[in-house]
Amino acid sequence: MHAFFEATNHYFQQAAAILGLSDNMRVLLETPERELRVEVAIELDSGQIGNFIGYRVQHDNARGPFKGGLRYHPTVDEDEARSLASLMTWKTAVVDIPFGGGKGGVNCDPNSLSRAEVERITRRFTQQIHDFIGPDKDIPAPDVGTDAQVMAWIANEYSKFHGHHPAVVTGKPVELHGSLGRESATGHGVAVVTREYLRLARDRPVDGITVAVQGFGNVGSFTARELADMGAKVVAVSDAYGAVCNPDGLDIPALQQHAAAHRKVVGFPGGQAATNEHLLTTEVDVLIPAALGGVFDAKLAAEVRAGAIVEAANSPTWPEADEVFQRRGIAVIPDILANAGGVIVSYFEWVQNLQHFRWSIEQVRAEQDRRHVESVAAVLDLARRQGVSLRTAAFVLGIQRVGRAKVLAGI
Ligand SMILES: NC(=O)C1=CN([C@@H]2O[C@H](COP(=O)(O)OP(=O)(O)OC[C@H]3O[C@@H](n4cnc5c(N)ncnc54)[C@H](OP(=O)(O)O)[C@@H]3O)[C@@H](O)[C@H]2O)C=CC1
Ligand SMILES: O=C(O)CCC(=O)C(=O)O
Repeated sequence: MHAFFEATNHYFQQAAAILGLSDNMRVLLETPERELRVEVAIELDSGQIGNFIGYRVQHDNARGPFKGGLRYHPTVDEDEARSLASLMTWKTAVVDIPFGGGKGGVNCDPNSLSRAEVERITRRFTQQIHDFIGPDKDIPAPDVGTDAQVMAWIANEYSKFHGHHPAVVTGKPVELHGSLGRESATGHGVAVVTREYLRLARDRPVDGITVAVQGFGNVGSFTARELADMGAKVVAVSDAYGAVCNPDGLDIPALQQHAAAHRKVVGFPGGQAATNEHLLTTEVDVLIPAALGGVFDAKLAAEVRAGAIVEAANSPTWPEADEVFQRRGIAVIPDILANAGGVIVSYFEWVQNLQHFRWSIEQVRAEQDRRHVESVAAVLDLARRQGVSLRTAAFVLGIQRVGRAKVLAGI
């Protein structure tokens, strides 16, 4: 019933036990501060009324304004939003940026809506939540099914109530106060985190490793592209319609062009069609889930043939699968460490908006990479010293920082 939030809290509790947190402190840190559920009614292109439900969960703001993406997908509900908001709290703390955690979205299927309908949903949703978001309150960003255009509509609708404040959302178009490097930031970060993990934990370069990537949207496509640029052989990628594989390595720029033209990877002439299940159990050095949550259950975890899993997606691993991976010695680089590149560059976009000053791409990447290099080293070090998994170590680090901020600020 409450599977995703329960799973996140399972990981939270493992770390809280190591930290010896009191029951009251655990409840304080676990419980979202505010949950909004709003009706998003629009006129569809057909003239009929479209009824949608939108959510925004504000989990914790001890370290700064609530921060996190907006998802447009048929699976969006309060449980998923709560879980993703909580993950944002720990993620922003692990990479030490001055934000808390929030998340939300609208339960809808953007693939079956026209662009005009998506715009009307976005504007109506913004009208419903505009008093609860803001540059110093809660700053949404893109996630599954949303993009820079959706962020531009939110900023525009928000400005009708509160004046011109581009820092109310991040991930905007570069022409409209967005940051250079934000669109590719999460994929770039996943590639850098993979490189740092291999260097520090395995004493191996990325050059020559084999990789499979599930999901070829924003995060999956840039992850595959960046790892291929670093010399990795990307042998399989997929989207919701299926996978393509090539044991000699897929030509990722050509595949990106194919996917843009055909809206699916299957049919790419440079690879053979396969199923998502095949991709997830292919023998590779690194397996990267970059689609939705809840991918790995215990059964699938027992069949995975990867040296390491880098969680570009949020919550791809159920707790029982996490235990199987630990038993089998398959390292899991957790979401709150692996996919933080997006929110890191969102932070830079927010800073640039507040400064009314544009950073160069070189500055964005240098500052981003420094945070990944430091956070991977810190989590690996903590895991080694405590004898725990990378996920537990990342949660310990995040919870420590949030808990300390709460204690210093007072309740
Ligand atoms: N955008 C960001 O900055 C960040 C995103 N993330 C996480 O990364 C993940 C991907 O997000 P993002 O790339 O933005 O989303 P997108 O909407 O851009 O892409 C999602 C991708 O997942 C694919 N997909 C959906 N269902 C399946 C399935 N059952 N099997 C295989 N592929 C599937 C989609 O395929 P299709 O197009 O065919 O539907 C699409 O290729 C999410 O978990 C998100 O929370 C994490 C940090 C930041
Ligand atoms: O860029 C952001 O603020 C949010 C990114 C996000 O939603 C995530 O990291 O899951």
